[in-house]
Amino acid sequence: MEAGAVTTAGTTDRYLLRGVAPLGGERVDMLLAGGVIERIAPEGTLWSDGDAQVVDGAGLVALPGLVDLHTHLREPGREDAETIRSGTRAAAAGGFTAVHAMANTTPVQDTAGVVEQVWRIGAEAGWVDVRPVGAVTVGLDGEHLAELGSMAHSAARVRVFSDDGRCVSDPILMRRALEYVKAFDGVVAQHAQEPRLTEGAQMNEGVVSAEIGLAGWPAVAEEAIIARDVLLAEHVGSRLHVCHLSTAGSVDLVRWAKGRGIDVTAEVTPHHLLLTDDLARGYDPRYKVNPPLRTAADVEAVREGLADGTIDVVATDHAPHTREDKDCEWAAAAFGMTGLETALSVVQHTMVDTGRMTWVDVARVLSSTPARIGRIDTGPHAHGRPLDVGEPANITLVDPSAVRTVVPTEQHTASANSPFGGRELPGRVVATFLRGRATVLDGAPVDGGGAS
Ligand SMILES: NC(=O)N[C@@H](CC(=O)O)C(=O)O
Repeated sequence: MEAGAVTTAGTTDRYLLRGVAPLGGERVDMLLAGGVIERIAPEGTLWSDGDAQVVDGAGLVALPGLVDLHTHLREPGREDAETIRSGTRAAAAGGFTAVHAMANTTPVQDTAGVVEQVWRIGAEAGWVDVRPVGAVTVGLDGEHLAELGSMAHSAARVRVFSDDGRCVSDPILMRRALEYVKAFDGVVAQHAQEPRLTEGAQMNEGVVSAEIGLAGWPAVAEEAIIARDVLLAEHVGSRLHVCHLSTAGSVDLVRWAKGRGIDVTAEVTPHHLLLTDDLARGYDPRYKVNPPLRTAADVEAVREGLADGTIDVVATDHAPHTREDKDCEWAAAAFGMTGLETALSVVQHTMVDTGRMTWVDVARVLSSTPARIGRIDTGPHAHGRPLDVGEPANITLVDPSAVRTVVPTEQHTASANSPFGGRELPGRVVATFLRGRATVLDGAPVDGGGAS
């Protein structure tokens, strides 16, 4: 029988995970009941009295439920590309139990009303906990500070603020935002892109852009903003988060800032851990993304930065787009790639299977640290917590020995713009539990599993 198969029918709120390896450690039996981890005991010592569904966990790694700091769910406004329901179902399939929903929707998530709407629809869908990100500026206009406080104090309890897709390029506005969020322990997540240095840019500026004749986007456009922002964060004593860092120079800057004691965190995407700008040679817009794919030396630097803790988290930047927006010539195509259903596999492939990280490290960069940055690591719905008795049962079971070929049209996201289509990747999410309720079993979303 395949690992992860459910062998006994029982109620849907009690699960016995038999023989799972928490973070690759000693195999144990784990009983989930009442939304929490009720018992953990040596393998083979817990038995279902018939009222729990038994999951065969042989060969599976048990991780705390994954937390994404950077997801584009597109609702409201672009439900043709993704809805909160489809995007969160895809997230559960990818092993996530919480996602931070980016603010560049239509209307923009820049008021308490819009963030509460997104939060509420996410809760009704029930696949993962949706934590809305609030815009820094009104309508992402880069000029007027949005009502950060009212979003923070709304039912959505916003803690992460970002104009992602656009840079908060005005230094005085960035300073004000950094100062303002301190009042509610928030963080500004900056999309580091100096707009004047990237006008018309289509891909990384370098040898490949020169050869194929696409307008280049220099590394310095990212690095100049990061350098400025870490100094601003230091000056006002606030928390800064750097979105989708992509260059070797950016890693150096964050390393320097951390060495100085500046309160900065940074994320890297799965695609920047694996893909390079060489892929642009075919002019296939699947590989068009913001920030752009960089060079092999940059890929090496971000892997090293992730392994040594300079980069704190892996965040997907899941950016679904319709066929109309992607299946066209390069210059006309939208920037962005899907990523929720491949993130864990790409991290296993680039970091675990290469010996650079352990599963304990994976839990840190894909669960506990993103939960801490988003301030969702405490309270009854805590994410990213260790798998201990009494903790919320937010759990992802992974089969690291599985190998699969990515077929974008078979994924659960409503869009097919994965850059990994046709690639063989290791690892398979076998089951996901959100507060003890299975959202994914036997590798498939549980029908009705989203509805609470
Ligand atoms: N990452 C992307 O390439 N696209 C993002 C926004 C952005 O960061 O540009 C999107 O919303 O599509």
